[in-house]
Amino acid sequence: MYDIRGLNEECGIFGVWNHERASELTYIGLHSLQHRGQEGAGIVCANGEYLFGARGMGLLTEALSKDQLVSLREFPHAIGHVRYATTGGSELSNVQPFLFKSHRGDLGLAHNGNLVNAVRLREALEDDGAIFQTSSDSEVLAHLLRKNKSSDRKTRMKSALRQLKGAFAFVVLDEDSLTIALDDHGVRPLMLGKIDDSYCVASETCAFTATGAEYIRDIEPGELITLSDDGIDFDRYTDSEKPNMCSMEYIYFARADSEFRHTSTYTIRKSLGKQLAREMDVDADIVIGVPDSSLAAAKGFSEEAGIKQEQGLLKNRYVGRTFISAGQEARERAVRMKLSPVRDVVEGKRIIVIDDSIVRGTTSRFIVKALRKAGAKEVHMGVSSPPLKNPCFYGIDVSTHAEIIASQKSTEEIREEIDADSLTYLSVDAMHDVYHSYGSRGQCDACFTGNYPIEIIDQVLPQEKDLKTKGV
Ligand SMILES: O=P(O)(O)OC[C@H]1O[C@H](OP(=O)(O)OP(=O)(O)O)[C@H](O)[C@@H]1O
Ligand SMILES: NC(=O)CC[C@H](N)C(=O)O
Ligand code: SF4
Ligand SMILES: [Mg+2]
Repeated sequence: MYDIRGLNEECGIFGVWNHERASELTYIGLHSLQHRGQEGAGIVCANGEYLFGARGMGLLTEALSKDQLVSLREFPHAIGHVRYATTGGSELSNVQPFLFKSHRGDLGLAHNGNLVNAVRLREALEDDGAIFQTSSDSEVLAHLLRKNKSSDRKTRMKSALRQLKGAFAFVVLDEDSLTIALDDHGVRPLMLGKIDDSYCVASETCAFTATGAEYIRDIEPGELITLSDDGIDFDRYTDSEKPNMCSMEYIYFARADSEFRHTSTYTIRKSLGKQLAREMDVDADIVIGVPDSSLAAAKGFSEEAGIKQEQGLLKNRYVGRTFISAGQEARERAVRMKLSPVRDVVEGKRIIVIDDSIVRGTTSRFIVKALRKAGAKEVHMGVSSPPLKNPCFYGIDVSTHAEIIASQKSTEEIREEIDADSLTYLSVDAMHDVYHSYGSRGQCDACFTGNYPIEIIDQVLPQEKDLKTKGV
């Protein structure tokens, strides 16, 4: 089964300490994070004596049965995960949270992100006697923790985290604590919340809204937070802090109602659309956003340009997941099934279409053609992000160079290929201006600029890497 999205997500994590409905809250939290990963899901719980978990392939509702949920009910502590694979194939053994048993105690672990030195670390650990159970990058943390001989949990955790390179938001559960860690670049979002008297953690604040939790604050790069019966402990695993939050979270990945530093993604996307309007000198009769993720940018564009926004494209909401074979022809068929123009809205009009990104160009190529066929006089494309040119090594599947149209072609060549009357991308500077205006302290923009903020030590694309076969 393939998801027909042009960009593929990452993962979502949730955790809660000491709540009588811990597993239920985790299930609800994960449900609202489903857009971050649809390949597998799981929950691991703890009760002060041991850990117990359930996981499965597919969407959350498919992955966990009612009986499994009932078996998790009595546990007061829980972590959960929804997965979109970056390193390691899409198979049950790689579905998280992982659960390890040892005479020193049980350990549960869930990760959002991608480690760029997992191959090296794994080889060294294996040479030292470790036997891995999965082909995922995330498992190395468990072995690093187990290998450390210190009797102090936090010392073990800090030392293990310092050896990891890349993007990671981790929740780690043992019998008597839940540890939350974010890498020193803070590439992936991680939020702290509170429900009743219990602390919780989630990839996005939409999980707090769904569970009824209060959103406290964004977790900072390099932070290490421990929840236990002693309360909450705020610390850092490193002094280094180089904020480089993923720009694509704002542009495309996060849910529109999720907040970053107490501003919704919707508002940020609207601002990106406004900035684009300032940089795009084209007159038109109507503005159309590509549903759903680009509607906010189209709204901002429309307000700034003073051109009314219309719903000129309709999305068939049941085509989110379809049985299709891979390949360009199948993708084109899928986009045709997914989007269609509203004829009497577009007929005879000069149109500006706003999309949040162009990856392979399949969506824009189809839209321009379909709008012209429905009678549009002119079709101008505006993209509320800079040209996407490079693959991501930090937890998002944006394909390889060969598949990304802007890494092969100039803007004029892309315009020609998608047959638009004009094509304008948002500039990198304007994008950063928007983020700074909402309190961002630094953003990763490597897929646009090629400036990778974290050295790619393994030098292999995550989606080509399966650590079972070394992948290199
Ligand atoms: O150039 P392409 O390869 O066609 O990819 C670009 C498209 O992919 C994304 O949408 P997607 O279809 O993933 O889903 P959405 O409905 O969530 O916007 C993005 O919003 C663009 O519309
Ligand atoms: N997308 C993610 O965050 C995936 C986490 C981890 N790298 C995996 O592949 O399972
Ligand atoms: S390379 Fe792009 S998708 Fe990857 S973390 Fe950086 S901004 Fe996000
Ligand atoms: Mg889209």
